[in-house]
Amino acid sequence: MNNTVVLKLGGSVITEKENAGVIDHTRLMAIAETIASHNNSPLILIHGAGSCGHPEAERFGIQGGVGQTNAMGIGETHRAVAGLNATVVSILRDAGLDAIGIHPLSGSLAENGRLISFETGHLAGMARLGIIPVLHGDVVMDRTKGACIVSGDQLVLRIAEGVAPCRVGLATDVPGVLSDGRVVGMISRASLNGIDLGNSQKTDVTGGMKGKVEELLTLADAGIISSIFHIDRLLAFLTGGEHGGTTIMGADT
Ligand SMILES: Nc1ncnc2c1ncn2[C@@H]1O[C@H](COP(=O)(O)OP(=O)(O)OP(=O)(O)O)[C@@H](O)[C@H]1O
Ligand SMILES: C=C(C)CCOP(=O)(O)O
Repeated sequence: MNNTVVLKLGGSVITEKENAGVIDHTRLMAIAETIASHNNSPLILIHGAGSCGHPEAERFGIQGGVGQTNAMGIGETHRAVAGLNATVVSILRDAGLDAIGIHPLSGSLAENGRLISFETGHLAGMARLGIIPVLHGDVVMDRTKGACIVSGDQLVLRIAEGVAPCRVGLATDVPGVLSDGRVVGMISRASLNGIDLGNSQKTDVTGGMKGKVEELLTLADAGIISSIFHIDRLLAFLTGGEHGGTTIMGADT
């Protein structure tokens, strides 16, 4: 383990998920300022697509597989989320952060919706130099499905497995995993029963909170703890304070 931090900004945080293509610039500027003022660790950022990708992925039926009839959807979906990434990177750079956008479509390969070829060495190298690689959920070529959607949550899993970070956090628009209206402080595979993990309230092709928890439980199986918290608690997460969210741990912890 090293002192690298892996942080995901949920698509519901940086876009208006109910308004296709609308980016929340004000919130992004506030996030950039918080990171610039308080982050002192090597940082790798991932963000979701929110309303800049999910509508396109749904419209072209990407998750059902890609062939000649919907191949156009690859470019249209990537264009939407790459445009969001360019805005995220620009706002981070305006805040004085050395952010560089990285597109999973360029150079990764999936099989049946799961990444099978995904390099992380260059990300760790950038982070060690004080550069912030900014990746995002993306459409990725797939050996069996033609192409698929790789969520930011799956990228968190693969990046954390590759760089062995000291801290992994996923900021979203809810305080954590909720059960009966209350935040569940800790989740492991043994404690999942009874928690209703559903999809997002808005257009979402990657499984909402259920998909998120599944990826993070796999990460916990590899011995890496992660947390889901509300974006308003970003400062607490960055400084190692109490973020009031949900910690996802391994079965034996
Ligand atoms: N048990 C639950 N606790 C909390 N949120 C839940 C739960 N079940 C379903 N949800 C929904 O999951 C949403 C968060 O998942 P979502 O995938 O939208 O997060 P995100 O990371 O911001 O988006 P993206 O994955 O597109 O980047 C919440 O806004 C809520 O509507
Ligand atoms: C829909 C696309 C293009 C990416 C989805 O990534 P997520 O928003 O992190 O689930």
